[in-house]
Amino acid sequence: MNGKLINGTDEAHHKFIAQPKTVSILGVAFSGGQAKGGVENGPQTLAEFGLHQQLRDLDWNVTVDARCQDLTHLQPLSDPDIGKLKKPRYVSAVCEYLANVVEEHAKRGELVLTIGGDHSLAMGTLGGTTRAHPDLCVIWVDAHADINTPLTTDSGNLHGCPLAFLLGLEGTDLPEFSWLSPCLTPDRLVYIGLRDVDQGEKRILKQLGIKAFSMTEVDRYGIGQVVEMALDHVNPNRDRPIHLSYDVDGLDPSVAPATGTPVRGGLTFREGHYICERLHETGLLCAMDVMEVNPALAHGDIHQLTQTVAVGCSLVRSALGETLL
Ligand SMILES: NC(=[NH2+])NCCC[C@H](N)C(=O)O
Ligand SMILES: [Mn+2]
Ligand SMILES: [Mn+2]
Repeated sequence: MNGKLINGTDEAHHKFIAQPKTVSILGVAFSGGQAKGGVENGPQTLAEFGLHQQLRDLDWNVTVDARCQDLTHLQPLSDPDIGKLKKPRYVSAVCEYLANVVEEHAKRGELVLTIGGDHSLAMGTLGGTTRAHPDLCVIWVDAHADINTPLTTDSGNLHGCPLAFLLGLEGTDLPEFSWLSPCLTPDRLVYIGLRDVDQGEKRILKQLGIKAFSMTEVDRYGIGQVVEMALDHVNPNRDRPIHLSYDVDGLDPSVAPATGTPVRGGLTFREGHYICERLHETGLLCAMDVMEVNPALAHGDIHQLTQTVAVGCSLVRSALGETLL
């Protein structure tokens, strides 16, 4: 199917990744898109668990870009709410910086792996990858739709809003976010795993005709068919680069407990990994985000912590070519 098997590594031909295949790892210690502390330590915890070496063991050339490790200097002295939005200038500044770093790596033909941090960072990752790959499509794995606009958000947390900004929806045209021009279209976005979508978000999804496979569809069709249908929708000719934005709360809390907004009834361990395995097989993956791992929310339970961190690492390995045989 995809060439020869070396040490269990399926050598897919990467269509948008230059040889030797290189992954740039950007750990972004940032929690400003939501209220719970600790999610800024996600990147370091995955690194300590051995993520970088695990990817070298899969025959990737690994570049670690430390520029986003500490972005606290970007926090403005004063950052009053804009409408309901919390920390808008800080989130914007961090994402603007991240977008430039991501763009640089993506334009070199590297697979850009961003470890969060909260999901507001997707404005930075997708802001950057879409500059390098203007026709890319997005597969968004999440319990949540993260498509609230400044007008529909209830919490005011920007990790619930990144897609509204990327799509340029009503109310996102704020001077504080002027660096981010709409770079995504509704037909190039598909969700898997949704189960906690706000009323206003449901209306947006309907209005824009955005394809979403909630847990109901995962139950009905099985994850295998869901991923094919998702690909058929956003990538019918299998010729578009794929950006996988993975919120670990897409997984069931029994699989990934250490996260800020867990919702029961999520993807199983295998369903979660299957998505990554299948996307690797396409040879089209050009970027991946692993977001919302919050070590502090393991509440000192070492099992909950290692479980969540280990699953974050194994999702990446699956997306980068680890196979079971
Ligand atoms: N990336 C996340 N975990 N997002 C959760 C968002 C929850 C809720 N919809 C909100 O807008 O606040
Ligand atoms: Mn979520
Ligand atoms: Mn999310």
